[in-house]
Amino acid sequence: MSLPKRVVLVGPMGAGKTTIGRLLAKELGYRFMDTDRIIEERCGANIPWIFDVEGEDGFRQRETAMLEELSSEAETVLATGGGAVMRPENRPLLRKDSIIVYLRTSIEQQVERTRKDRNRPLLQSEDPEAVLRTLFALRDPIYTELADIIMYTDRKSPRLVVRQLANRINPKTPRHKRQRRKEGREHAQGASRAQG
Ligand SMILES: Nc1ncnc2c1ncn2[C@@H]1O[C@H](COP(=O)(O)OP(=O)(O)O)[C@@H](O)[C@H]1O
Ligand SMILES: O=C(O)C1=C[C@@H](OP(=O)(O)O)[C@@H](O)[C@H](O)C1
Ligand SMILES: [Mg+2]
Repeated sequence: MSLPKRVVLVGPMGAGKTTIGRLLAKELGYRFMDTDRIIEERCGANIPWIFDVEGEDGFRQRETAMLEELSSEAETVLATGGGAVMRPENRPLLRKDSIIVYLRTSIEQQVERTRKDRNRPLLQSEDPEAVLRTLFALRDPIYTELADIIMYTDRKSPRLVVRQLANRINPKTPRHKRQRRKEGREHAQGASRAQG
């Protein structure tokens, strides 16, 4: 079995999409992209600012445009934001040439992992746990429906999640061969950068 063109990570806030995505890209020798980070770079402002000034609708428009742009990027691991699955028009953009991984995580872990971070406007409420519960009820069926792989992340270190994922995505390739292929890709990327 060969590697998919893209690996797309979906799941709720605090599932670890950004963290796992970065590590998984390294493991596969793919580029890592995160829709939220690219939106922030393009906009020159952080997500709370975008929500404040443009509203959630403005953010969702930027998110759809980003998913469209990134849907043709080969050899990438794409971390999405937790709400990226909600617009029906986003779903074919997520599915295009990809394996979709749902990082499934309990509400308790989501609460714990997002507790100190002020960068998620939807959770700046009196009761973030209640928000996470409501969002989970709405979104979990959609994550599940879209997913090719469902990976539980509770009480697993990011390294363990990545190792298990790499095995599920490419089970027939032993680790030393993945490593060789990854080095080959890095070499090719270095050569193409050097050429200009
Ligand atoms: N498997 C894990 N075990 C422990 N902590 C994790 C795990 N995955 C992510 N985290 C931590 O949880 C927080 C949120 O992770 P993040 O990758 O930003 O999630 P997401 O992008 O899905 O919202 C970060 O501080 C990260 O270090
Ligand atoms: O669940 C959501 O609607 C959101 C999740 C965030 O990304 P993470 O899931 O990476 O935290 C970010 O896109 C924005 O704050 C909205
Ligand atoms: Mg993230």
